Amino acid sequence: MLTIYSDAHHLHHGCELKDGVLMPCFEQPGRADTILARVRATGLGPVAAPGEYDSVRYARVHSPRYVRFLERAWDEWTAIGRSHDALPLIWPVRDLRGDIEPEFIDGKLGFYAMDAGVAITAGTWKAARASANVALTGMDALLAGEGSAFALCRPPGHHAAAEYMGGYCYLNNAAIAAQSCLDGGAGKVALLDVDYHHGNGGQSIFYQRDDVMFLSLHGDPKYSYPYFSGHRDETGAGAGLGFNHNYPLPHGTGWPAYGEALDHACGQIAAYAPDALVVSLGVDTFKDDPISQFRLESEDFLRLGARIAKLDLPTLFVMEGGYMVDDIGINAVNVLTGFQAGG
Ligand SMILES: NCCCNCCCCCS
Ligand SMILES: [Zn+2]
Repeated sequence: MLTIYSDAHHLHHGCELKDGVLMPCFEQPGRADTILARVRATGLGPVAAPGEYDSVRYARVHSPRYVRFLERAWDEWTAIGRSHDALPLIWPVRDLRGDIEPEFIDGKLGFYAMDAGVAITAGTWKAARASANVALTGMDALLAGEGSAFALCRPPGHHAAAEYMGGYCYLNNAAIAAQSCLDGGAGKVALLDVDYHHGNGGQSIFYQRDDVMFLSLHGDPKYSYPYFSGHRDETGAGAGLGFNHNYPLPHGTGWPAYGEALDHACGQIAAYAPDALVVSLGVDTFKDDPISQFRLESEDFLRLGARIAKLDLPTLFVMEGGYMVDDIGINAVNVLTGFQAGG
């Protein structure tokens, strides 16, 4: 299997406000380095650098003003004499105005964010767009006839929606790739999110559309981040009604129960009969993940990949979360190995 990877991810490692404490972000460079090392150690396949893409490609799923914000935020932050990481500190919640874009950077940071898990640093824009380019290059490989590819994205993207960043995510790499597949001639694409956390960004972007079916298995938002999306009754709207499927699962969920939910989701995808499948591959469902509460074992990730292979679709795996760095390489590559064996 072809892997797409960019060293540019090293340009980004900010802080985060976690559980009330400012600390180095859990979403750290060692994650991608460990996965790359495992890709190489297992001989998964060739590793290629991403191509260059115009930022208009990101604006196929994000608003132009949001993309402009990401591009300029660091300069606007440092222009007023700041040199530390930029973090949002106020958000337009409840009856506060969310219809007028503030002109000052402190207001913009909250206007374009859902939480304080998204620091903007000197290298964030370069890293985020390289990550989106990794996903676009992987999708181009599928469009050129590859049966599958692995977009080793960092930073991740599945919490980023059309106009907001959050949960370590800036550009929604998987959504950008799904849209690119449609722009490349596909009629329908399925986006399956297996990260522990609900893919609120992908859901939001495609919620009113029937040309992308969004499905997510995740920790129940009643007691898992992102808390405010991912319930079972979110089934789409307008033309998208019936094309959004959430599988909230309880803390402690292990393979048998997880596998059943995955089977059901794969049944929905088979019935939808898309031209391609994009998988938001988070492995924070691992039993030892420091910020998540499922109980998958490393061997279960082989089963996960094999089940997805049975769909027999051109498949792009897009790296999302996973924070037990020691095991992230084994767990992520197990999905890909299982996929190759199961196909
Ligand atoms: N106390 C939980 C803090 C969660 N912070 C954001 C998690 C983002 C996961 C992205 S896959
Ligand atoms: Zn996650």
